[in-house]
Amino acid sequence: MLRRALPRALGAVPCPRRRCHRPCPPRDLAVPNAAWSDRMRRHYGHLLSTATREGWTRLPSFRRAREHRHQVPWLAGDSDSDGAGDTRLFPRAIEGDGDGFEFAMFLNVPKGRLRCLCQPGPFLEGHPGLAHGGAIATLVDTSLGTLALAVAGRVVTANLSIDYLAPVPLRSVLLLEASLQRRQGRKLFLGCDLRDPDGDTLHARATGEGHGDRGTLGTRGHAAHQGHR
Ligand SMILES: CCCCCCCCCCCCCC(=O)SCCNC(=O)CCNC(=O)[C@H](O)C(C)(C)COP(=O)(O)OP(=O)(O)OC[C@H]1O[C@@H](n2cnc3c(N)ncnc32)[C@H](O)[C@@H]1OP(=O)(O)O
Repeated sequence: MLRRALPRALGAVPCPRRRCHRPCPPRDLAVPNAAWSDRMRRHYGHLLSTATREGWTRLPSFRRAREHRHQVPWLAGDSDSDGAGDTRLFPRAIEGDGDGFEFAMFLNVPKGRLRCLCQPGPFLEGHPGLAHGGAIATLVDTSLGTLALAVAGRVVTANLSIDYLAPVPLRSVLLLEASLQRRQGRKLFLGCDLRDPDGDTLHARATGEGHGDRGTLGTRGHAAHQGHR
């Protein structure tokens, strides 16, 4: 029993292969896989190669919130509360590579900015061949939410407003650029643009408001861990 409980406590999950009972380390989903287009790989390579020099950090991304707790503890929250329940982060719930949200985030806490490179897959369809507006909202909320958690700790979305400016074709490549605009007490005001990174098309522009728990805003996020406030 300890053989199964200990690896789970360390963040490992049961091996998905049938008849294999050894736990696997969680898979980082924010790295290229066979479903990433050449454009997605090119932009990822560029963001990665300039990241360190320009003060950005690539965020590893796992399928379950609790799997973040070793590498990105401020994203795991109090996820122990779901015990061994079989949960999925919503944007990682579609399992086939390339079918749902393929994305990689880069974070710059001192500048209060986050970039999310994304390739929306065929299971996110709304109108034929186009991404569903709810899928775009998920991408926006996840990006603004991640930035808010990084700068301020435990925060929930209080408000989200999106202008959908141009349809997003499935399997296209998008770059979301988010920034923290201001803080007012427990409230964070954030904004983002969602663009074609190779062209002029602005697909969406959004603003969001996050509210911190009373007494915890600014005390639990990545920024607090690193001494940026
Ligand atoms: C690479 C890795 C990827 C991994 C991804 C990880 C995913 C991580 C990201 C996941 C991201 C997912 C993120 C998610 O999906 S979070 C899930 C969706 N959000 C929620 O469930 C939030 C539910 N709502 C609440 O909990 C409360 O209502 C909140 C906390 C919002 C307010 O309750 P609170 O107790 O704070 O409010 P108050 O009543 O004392 O009022 C205080 C002030 O606030 C003003 N106010 C109140 N409501 C609103 C409103 N709606 N818009 C604008 N303003 C509002 C109010 O007028 C007052 O203003 P003032 O009079 O002071 O001026």
